[in-house]
Amino acid sequence: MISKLLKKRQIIHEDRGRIMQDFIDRSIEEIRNKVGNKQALCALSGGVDSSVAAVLVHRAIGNNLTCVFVDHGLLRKYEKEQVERVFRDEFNMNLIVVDAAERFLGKLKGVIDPEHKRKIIGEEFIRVFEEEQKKLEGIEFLVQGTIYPDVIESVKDGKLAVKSHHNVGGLPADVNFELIEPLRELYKDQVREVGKALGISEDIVGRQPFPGPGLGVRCLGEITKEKLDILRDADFIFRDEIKKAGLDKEIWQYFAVLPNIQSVGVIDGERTYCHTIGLRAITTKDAMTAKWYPIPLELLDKISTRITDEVSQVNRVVYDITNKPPATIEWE
Ligand SMILES: Nc1ncnc2c1ncn2[C@@H]1O[C@H](COP(=O)(O)OP(=O)(O)OP(=O)(O)O)[C@@H](O)[C@H]1O
Repeated sequence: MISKLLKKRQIIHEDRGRIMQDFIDRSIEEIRNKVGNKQALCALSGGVDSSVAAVLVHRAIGNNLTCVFVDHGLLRKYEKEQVERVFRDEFNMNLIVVDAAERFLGKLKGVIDPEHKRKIIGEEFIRVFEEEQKKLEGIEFLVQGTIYPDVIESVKDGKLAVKSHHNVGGLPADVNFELIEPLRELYKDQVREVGKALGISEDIVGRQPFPGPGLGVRCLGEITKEKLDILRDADFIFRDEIKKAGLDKEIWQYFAVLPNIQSVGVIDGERTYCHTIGLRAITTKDAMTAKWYPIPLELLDKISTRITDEVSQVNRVVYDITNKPPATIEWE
């Protein structure tokens, strides 16, 4: 009985594999027919959608695809290095990394309103992308990682309401570009399967959601390089321990925030006045509602101790035990 069941499962697995392979083969042919020998550009975030779209298009047109990754200074620790390693070194893709951290931080100086911050980050992203695009010649196509849930915003009066792909702030709606959106008909889990079939590592295809404005929405109050560095280090430790504990697949999203609170502490008998780090971990089905995840206390203790030991400017760690609603998943 069990072997029969296993066999059935195996067949389903093989079928899915075949369906994915068919999808990939068909997409490659369509993209080749559409693009021919012309040039395409892709804004590559290293997130699941744009990564899978980029690798698929690269399979089809090789070096006629150029990817642009913007380091806006609001990335997680080692994120840029990971993108370079995977896409430039492993997949041999044409990758332009734009180091725009100082530029973004300059624009964000003194800004504390969350909406204003988001707007600045979105607008600056468009500007940086447009500048890169102008440096390249003969680009006719823009690759976007639009997926099915991006396409259908709502079904109103029996009609599909289509929205343009949301992103950091909306890429320039440049009429000169023809769009290539090979993942338009897929749900996220199918995109992940296509990614795996294309040989993209679990680190990328299994990546948890990360907001377009990056750590900008997790660094409360004014964003400074010093605060971002503290947040990056604490966030790295948190993610490292969750992964080591084997909880990275069970928890939907987990990250650190820097709430811009300094408080009194004591280290080696000396009084300190340092930052607080907030930890957030949630499970959800659709991100519309979410439940805080009960991380085992011993693990929380280990994470807290590591953060206060290893990140010198932190003397206090708190755990966010709020559901959505009333809270949102992100703090800003
Ligand atoms: N740092 C970045 N560098 C280059 N492109 C980016 C960057 N951040 C976002 N983008 C572009 O904006 C798109 C939308 O970004 P958003 O953060 O909303 O994530 P998303 O819709 O989940 O897509 P993805 O899974 O590709 O990150 C990305 O697919 C990518 O094309």
